Amino acid sequence: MLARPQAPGGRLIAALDTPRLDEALSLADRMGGAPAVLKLGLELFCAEGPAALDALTARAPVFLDVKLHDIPNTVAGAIRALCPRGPAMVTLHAGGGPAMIAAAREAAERAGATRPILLAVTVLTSMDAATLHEVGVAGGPSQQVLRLARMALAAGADGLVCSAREVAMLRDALGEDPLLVVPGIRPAGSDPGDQARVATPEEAVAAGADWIVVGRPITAAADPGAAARAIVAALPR
Ligand SMILES: O=c1ccn([C@@H]2O[C@H](COP(=O)(O)O)[C@@H](O)[C@H]2O)c(=O)[nH]1
Repeated sequence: MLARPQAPGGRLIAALDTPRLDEALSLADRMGGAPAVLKLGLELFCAEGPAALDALTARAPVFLDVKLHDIPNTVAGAIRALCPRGPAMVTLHAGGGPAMIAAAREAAERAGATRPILLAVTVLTSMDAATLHEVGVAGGPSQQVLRLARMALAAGADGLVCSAREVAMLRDALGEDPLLVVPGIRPAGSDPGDQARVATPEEAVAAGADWIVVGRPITAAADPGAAARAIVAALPR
């Protein structure tokens, strides 16, 4: 299993959100080793399929962010299909519930010591309290993140995806054990786009994030390599 990062250089996950594998590989080349982990998300996975996973795992550990959310039997089958391809981390929606998460964990365990880290996505970083209300969730994001986090970890998730705004609260409530992976990261002055719960890379790591996920602030930069290196250089040690 991928080790928890100990130094700033290990904390950056770059999101390669493009529909083309050649572009994703070129981005990875331009960033060199600045991101320790490459994120393969829904856009590239839907466009290029498992070949994208194979090509990226040949270069670096891959965070496969496919946010599985289905009945337990189907999610277990998806995990069994993915494991031989060697993703370092795989996401599933905490909202799928404890039986789905437990089935995913059981399926992953069969891959042995090289099994992927299973991360439960709590409340998407694009959602604020008003959006949560629209989907029928009372209370703010923090309450819902904590409720889903406790359930997901008890069911077998290794860690959580949350926004930087919940990291300190989760560390207080749950301790140092759960891995916390944090998207919605925006270096000071950059465009939030569709993200609602944002923070800078430095704020996220200072609060206790293990990994930060950064997409457009790197991929849309004129020099993605320089953007990635600047983010790592600014992280607290
Ligand atoms: O709650 C979540 C879960 C996953 N993501 C993913 O992270 C990246 C963020 O990209 P940016 O361009 O830096 O906004 C993207 O691939 C999302 O699918 C998230 O943003 N929030």
